[in-house]
Amino acid sequence: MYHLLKGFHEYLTRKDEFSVIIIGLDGAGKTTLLERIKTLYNDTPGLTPDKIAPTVGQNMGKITLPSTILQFWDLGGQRGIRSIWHRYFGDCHAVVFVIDAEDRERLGEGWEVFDGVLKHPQILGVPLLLLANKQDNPRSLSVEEIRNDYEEWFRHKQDSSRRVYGEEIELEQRRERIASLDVMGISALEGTGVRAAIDWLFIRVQNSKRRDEMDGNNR
Ligand SMILES: Nc1nc2c(ncn2[C@@H]2O[C@H](COP(=O)(O)OP(=O)(O)OP(=O)(O)O)[C@@H](O)[C@H]2O)c(=O)[nH]1
Ligand SMILES: [Mg+2]
Repeated sequence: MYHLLKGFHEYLTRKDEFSVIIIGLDGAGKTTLLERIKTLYNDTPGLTPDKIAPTVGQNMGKITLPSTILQFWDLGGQRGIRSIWHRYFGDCHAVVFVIDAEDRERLGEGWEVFDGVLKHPQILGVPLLLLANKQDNPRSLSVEEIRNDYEEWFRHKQDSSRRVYGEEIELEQRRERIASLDVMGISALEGTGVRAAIDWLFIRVQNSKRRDEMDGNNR
């Protein structure tokens, strides 16, 4: 009887665990975001911004939501470290790409890297959220401006690669994904917009294609 009740209790309190990777160029604010998330959702606060150094490798953090655990992997964004990102693509349930909306000079570089991520077959069908960070700075581009800038960059890329055989179909697939892409504005520094981003992730991981695979494996 005890085992029956224990099993029933475990069933009722069971929490599904999902992995979310946080990527983007160095300096975009990924670690500041992860530490802000910890402060907002955990009893033990995350590091304050003055204690955060550039990431060499990865940082990890977990938060508990109703019947769900979100496990975050914040991956270093420096050029040499980006080559490890793909190792996380196969197992993650969602991808968060952080853009520094204040740094206009590096937007093009950011889109180039973002486009490389979108192209990756392993994340096709995985929920993807683009975050325009540093919205506390009045000089930052708004969500609307960030979206337009990316679309313009993409159109330009499409035009210049029309002549390359085979690339057009691939670009068309990406265009569809971009059309349904969600972009949200946040300030990792002040915490604005962060709860809305977590709500988005919470909903989207439950319906993620990879969740079906997970359930299938547990059967
Ligand atoms: N104004 C402002 N500054 C921010 C915000 N988020 C991060 N920063 C600053 O941006 C700089 C880089 O932040 P990090 O969190 O270290 O950036 P990162 O993306 O983790 O960088 P790597 O670890 O090198 O990939 C720091 O000086 C942060 O204080 C924000 O929302 N607003
Ligand atoms: Mg970092």
